[in-house]
Amino acid sequence: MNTNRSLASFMLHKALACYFLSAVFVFGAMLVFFFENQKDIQSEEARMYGSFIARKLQNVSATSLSDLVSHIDKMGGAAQSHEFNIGVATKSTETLWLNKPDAATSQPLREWSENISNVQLGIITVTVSAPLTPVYDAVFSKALSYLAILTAQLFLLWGLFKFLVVRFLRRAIQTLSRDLEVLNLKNPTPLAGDPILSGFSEYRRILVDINRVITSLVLSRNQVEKMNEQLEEKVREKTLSLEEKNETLVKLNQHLSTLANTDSLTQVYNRTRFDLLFRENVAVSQRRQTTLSLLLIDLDDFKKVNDRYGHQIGDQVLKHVAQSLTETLGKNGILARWGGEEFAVLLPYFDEQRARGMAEILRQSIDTAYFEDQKIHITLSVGVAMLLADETGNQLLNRADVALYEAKESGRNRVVIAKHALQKQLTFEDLSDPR
Ligand SMILES: Nc1nc2c(ncn2[C@@H]2O[C@H](COP(=O)(O)OP(=O)(O)OP(=O)(O)O)[C@@H](O)[C@H]2O)c(=O)[nH]1
Repeated sequence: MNTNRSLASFMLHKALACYFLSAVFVFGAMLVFFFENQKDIQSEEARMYGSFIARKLQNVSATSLSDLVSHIDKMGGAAQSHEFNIGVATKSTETLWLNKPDAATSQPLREWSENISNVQLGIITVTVSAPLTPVYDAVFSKALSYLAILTAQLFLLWGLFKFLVVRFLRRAIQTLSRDLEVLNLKNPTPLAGDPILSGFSEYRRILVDINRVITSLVLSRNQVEKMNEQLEEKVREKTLSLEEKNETLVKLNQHLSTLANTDSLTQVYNRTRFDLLFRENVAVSQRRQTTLSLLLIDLDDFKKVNDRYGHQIGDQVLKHVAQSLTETLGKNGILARWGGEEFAVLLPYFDEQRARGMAEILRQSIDTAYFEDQKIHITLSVGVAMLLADETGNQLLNRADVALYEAKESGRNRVVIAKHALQKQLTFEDLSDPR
């Protein structure tokens, strides 16, 4: 079905077709009635004409048919408008029909009169038949005038229907569709429709139905919106609680990571973390061929501190020393508690000389400090070693440790640079045990 068809013009065509069919039926019936009427009139005329001829001929005294014919001729054109038969009964009672209704066998009156000239006339009978041709002509002209009337009516109806009904319908539909177009479901107002058409019950009913649908749409929309809001609220709550949990988890993770990597007493990196950083830095230094130095630091005569002030004070001194070393070192290197009263410092991009300088600064910073209410003074011994070409991390550690040992041996509170070659190679595991 063509969806672009206009409802109004569809109805117009239907209405015109209905009118055409009914008009054809009515006009047909009128034509039949007219035809019958005309036939009756013609028959009556013929009958009257027949009796007129018969009356005239009764008064004529004719001795032969030719004589009769001459009388008929004298009657003039009256005989021309109707077909008529004249029956003449002779004295022998035989009836001769001068003009028969059957066209195939009828003979003109004159020819008969020539042939039967000696016939004695008796009773004369006249029958006149009405020809249908004029009736047909009348009916045809009537039909033509009906057709003209019908055509004119159709055009008139078409114009009127278009002007009144089609315009009306279009207006009804356009008003509705315009109202629906601007309809805002967030803030709906009932459709008012066309003010004139609203007076009709069908139109009002459609409006009521549409408004009912709109109301239920708005209700559903509000419900969906409410559900959406509730859902969003729940999602927000869940997200918040997840974010809180996530934050707690992150903090816990950070705490765990700090615990795993930090020495609990001094809050500097522990041995585990240092081992990892040490291996990474050695690998980077070897790959990029950059300098890397290591300091091994041991507190001098720490046992005496413990013995004199107690283990707890010893702990506090260890904390202060670690804090002081961290501040002095800044971002130049990585400080870790190596174990017991020993610390290690990793110095990326530091060559031997710079490492020695840093070791000296660290040593002096402790040497010039006094801890625990200025009562405790402590010193450091430092072994310095720089990573050599083709040297492993373990070999670097060995050399630094030997240098530290030498610093101790040579009187403590000093910095000793490691020799570049060692006679005895210690393993990494040897150095792992706290001394
Ligand atoms: N308070 C405290 N003392 C510790 C800790 N770890 C190791 N020590 C002590 O550090 C001391 C180390 O003693 P030693 O190995 O003899 O070394 P030292 O006394 O420092 O002598 P040198 O290293 O030769 O100068 C021991 O008394 C250990 O108990 C600790 O965490 N806290």
